[in-house]
This record gives sequence, structure tokens and C-alpha cells, in this order.
Amino acid sequence: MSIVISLKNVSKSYKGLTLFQNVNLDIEKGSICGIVGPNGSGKSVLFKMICGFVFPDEGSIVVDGVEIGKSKRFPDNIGIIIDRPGYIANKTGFQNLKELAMIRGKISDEKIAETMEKVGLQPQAKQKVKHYSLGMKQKLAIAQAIMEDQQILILDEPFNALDAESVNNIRHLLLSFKSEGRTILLTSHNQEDIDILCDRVFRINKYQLEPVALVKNESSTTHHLKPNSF
Ligand SMILES: Nc1ncnc2c1ncn2[C@@H]1O[C@H](COP(=O)(O)OP(=O)(O)OP(=O)(O)O)[C@@H](O)[C@H]1O
Repeated sequence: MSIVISLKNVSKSYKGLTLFQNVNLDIEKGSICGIVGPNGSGKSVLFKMICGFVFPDEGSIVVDGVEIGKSKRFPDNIGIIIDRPGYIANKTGFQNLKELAMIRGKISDEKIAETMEKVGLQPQAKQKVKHYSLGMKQKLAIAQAIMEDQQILILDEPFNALDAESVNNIRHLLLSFKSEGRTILLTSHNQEDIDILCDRVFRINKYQLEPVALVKNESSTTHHLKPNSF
């Protein structure tokens, strides 16, 4: 199986705060990998390094065959949720996604509408984003990360603020992406998300990514994953 994301001897500190020391990680294409760890352990910083938003002090990060920060600053074909995206408050969800889509000019209005429906938003709604609930904003964040069929998804707490039914539907969506061969790296503070979705899990411990043994059996997954209702 091919490696889509590879970290070699990555170290990162902030002014005396060590987060990572000589970390190595290989993520295979078509897998879902979970990163867990307590608040402040460095999950978002790890994701930001993979996306090229911040640089490691040492080591290299290769995404889809390209070393980040060398010939390319940002990886291509990557959908990202890290921190909350800055929306244009006075525009609708559809208009916001359209603005983003115009940057690359890759997708049609129909594709934007279809993606909004997939995550449980109504494309025709006239409601401005400033009036969106927290969960609706989260769905919009998911929509922007997936709408261009990005093959690599870096999702920091994708289930934040979602109700139970929406969590279930987004879990289905992510599993369907995996079956299409897309690669997903995610964090969640909810163990059930990790158990249901992840093929491999790493815990940030003592500046390293420590593999976590998965207790996965078919019945625990089907018990928690209900049929998709969207
Ligand atoms: N630009 C920065 N300058 C200085 N310190 C930073 C910077 N970015 C992150 N940090 C620090 O790095 C540590 C890790 O932060 P990070 O956001 O990665 O944690 P996290 O594991 O994602 O936490 P949470 O579970 O709360 O989301 C924190 O102590 C944070 O204050």
C-alpha cells in the first residue's frame, strides 16, 4: 500500500515548550488514522505542520510525494479543518462555499449544493452565516474540506458541536470516503469516533506518537454506527 503522508524525524518546540522530538509517522492511502492526546499536547500543531501552515524545527514532511516547505509550501488536493475557518458573516453558506470554490475554479454550483446536502445543510436557505448555529458552522467547515473531492482530509475535531444524528451521518460519509481510497487523518476527544472510524491510532506521549492498540470488533462498530438518515 502506498504512503500518502510521511513524517521523518520531525521535532517542534515553541519557546521552551517541546511538543515533538524526532517523530516518525507513515500514513497509508485509503486509511483513517486518529491522533489523540490531552488538551495542549500538540494535535493541531501536528496537523498544521502537515498542511504547511507551520514548519517543523527539524525533519521533513512529505505529502503525496512532495516535501512540504521545499518546492511547495502547501500540499495539493487536501481538505482541512483546523481551527474555525473565517467565514463571510453577511453571506449565506452557499455563497461562502462559492467564494472558496472560485479560487480553484474546479467545481460547479451543483457540486456545492450536493455537498451541502451531504453534510446536512440546505443549499437554498437564505440564512446568513452570522445567524448559523455552531453545529451549522461545523457542517459548513466539513463541506469546504470535502467539496472538491480532496483525496487527503486533515480533520481536527470534525464532530465538534454536531448533534447525534449528524455525527452518525458524518461518520458514514468519512467511511464512504475511505472505501473510495481517500486518506483521512483526524482528532476527536470522543473515543467512540476513534473506535468506529480509525484503522490506526496514535497518542501523543512524551513528545512522540505512540501507537494505540485498537479493540475493534464488528459488533461494537455496527452497534454504534446506525443507518445513514440523510
Ligand atoms: N504559534 C504558537 N506559539 C506558541 N505556542 C503555540 C503556538 N501554537 C500552539 N502553541 C502551543 O502548543 C501547544 C499545543 O497546542 P495544540 O493547539 O496543538 O494542542 P491540541 O493538542 O490541539 O489541544 P486541544 O485538544 O485543546 O485542541 C499548546 O501549549 C499551545 O499553546
